[in-house]
Amino acid sequence: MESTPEKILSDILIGVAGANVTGSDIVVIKSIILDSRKVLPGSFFVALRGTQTDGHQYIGTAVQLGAAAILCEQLPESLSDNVTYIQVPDSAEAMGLIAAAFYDNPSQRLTLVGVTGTNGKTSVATFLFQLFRALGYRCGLISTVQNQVEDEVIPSTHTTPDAVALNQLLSQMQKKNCSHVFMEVSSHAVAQHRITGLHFAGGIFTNITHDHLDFHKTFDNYIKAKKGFFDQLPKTAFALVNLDDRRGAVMVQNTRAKVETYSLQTLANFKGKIISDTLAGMHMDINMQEVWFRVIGRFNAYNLLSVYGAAVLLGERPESVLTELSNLKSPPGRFEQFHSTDNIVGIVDYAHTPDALENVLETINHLRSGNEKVITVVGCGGNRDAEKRPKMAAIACKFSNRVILTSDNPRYEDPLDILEQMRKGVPPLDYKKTSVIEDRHEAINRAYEEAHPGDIILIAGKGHENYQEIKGVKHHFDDKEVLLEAFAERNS
Ligand SMILES: CC(=O)N[C@H]1[C@@H](OP(=O)(O)OP(=O)(O)OC[C@H]2O[C@@H](n3ccc(=O)[nH]c3=O)[C@H](O)[C@@H]2O)O[C@H](CO)[C@@H](O)[C@@H]1O[C@H](C)C(=O)N[C@@H](C)C(=O)N[C@H](CCC(=O)O)C(=O)O
Repeated sequence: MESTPEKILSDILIGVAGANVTGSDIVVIKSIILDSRKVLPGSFFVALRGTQTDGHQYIGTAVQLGAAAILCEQLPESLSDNVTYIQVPDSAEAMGLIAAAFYDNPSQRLTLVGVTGTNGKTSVATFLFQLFRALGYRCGLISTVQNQVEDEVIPSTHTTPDAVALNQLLSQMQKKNCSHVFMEVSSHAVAQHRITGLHFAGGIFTNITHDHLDFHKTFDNYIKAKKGFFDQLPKTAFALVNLDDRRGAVMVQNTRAKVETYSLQTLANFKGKIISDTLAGMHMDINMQEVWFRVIGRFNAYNLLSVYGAAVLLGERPESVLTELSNLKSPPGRFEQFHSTDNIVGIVDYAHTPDALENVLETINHLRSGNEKVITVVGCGGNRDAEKRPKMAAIACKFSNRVILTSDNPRYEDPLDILEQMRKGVPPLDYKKTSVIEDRHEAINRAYEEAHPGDIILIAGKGHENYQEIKGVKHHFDDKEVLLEAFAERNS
């Protein structure tokens, strides 16, 4: 267990603009807490305006539990004598700076690279982590799948943790002598100032398509959030963008960082070309050097190209980078392939957006060598962007010979309602090849029952997740486990 740092309040308020302090700023702060229920004596409670409730209403509870200081946008009506109140224009923004200072600004002593974009964040961050370890560095990873300090795995709750958890994690990585940290930067994180106060050595933009509109409301807001990451980069950092995404150039219009580009289609600092791509591997040309990769698919060509670019920008030798990259395998749940003894290929992929599903299915169709069938098992999550439901069903139909619509984290919604909304996207001509099987276990088994040697089953949407979230409870469920069980049963 990490020892908790203690700080004098005035020392962690340095740099927080417009802070209005009521009470003494010479008090000891033992922890920074965002949830009043977790406040302990000596805590600094941060009142945040959330999506469900307003943290300001819990200031009284925090004081009762012994908070030494309160960060807020609006002072409560009655102030307690033993507590220091810091009023700021934006609690979330101030919290980013305060959290970084509380943990002694660990990002300034690390080479920190952030990856943002709708798809590919996990793969790019994970490939970078694996690559730099292979190149001999001690590394940290902060990702949707898991956080990692060298070999030690720390479960992940968010793609990008809140500012306090994030700085604590970075501090832990720095204390364990990591030199490099690779992290995913979600649009939520930028909008909620989770990364404010961090010092990045570089930022990578993968691509942007419609997603998370339940949170951002409009696509413009979503773009603005992603762009906010590049606006925050310092002059010393690089901003590496995918020129083949039409929003690539916009992302870096206001950045102070050094803009660098990658592309499979046009002239760029890092230019790649796919020479061949099959289930056995991918052959590419990158900046006039040939390389064979174990990971496959056009979307991975983009991922690898950005990883190559970032590594070279961080000062690594191109030849060593390509050698190590050629050995990398897909991260868990990211186009992860499994082969049954009766020659059926199962692919488990996290694709949970229309665009990601289309990419994966296009890749699979590209990799087909003959008349093998593609069977897609897919669902859509509950209490999230409903617009994508019919779109994902339509995409599954367009690119597959057989489609099984099923459940995927229904959360608080009725799974049959979600499936009905998905079904509306099935074109009438595809009714015959589409079934609805609510039970995901049964859906995967059915796909395998119907598959013949050579066929490819895509199980999309959950990737690395090992649970099914139903009415606030996470039940154990793992696509890979179910698929391998089915493989084993038929072939035993
Ligand atoms: C939509 C969203 O981003 N929600 C995050 C947000 O919660 P919220 O705004 O709903 O909080 P709230 O419940 O309204 O509460 C407001 C404040 O009051 C506090 N509170 C509340 C109750 C109480 O009794 N006492 C108290 O102090 C809360 O701690 C909070 O600070 O702030 C919380 C604390 O930081 C986060 O844990 C929570 O993430 C939730 C769990 C979540 O699911 N977030 C997802 C959408 C998310 O962030 N996803 C992105 C990745 C997306 C992707 O690329 O796929 C991510 O980076 O993970």
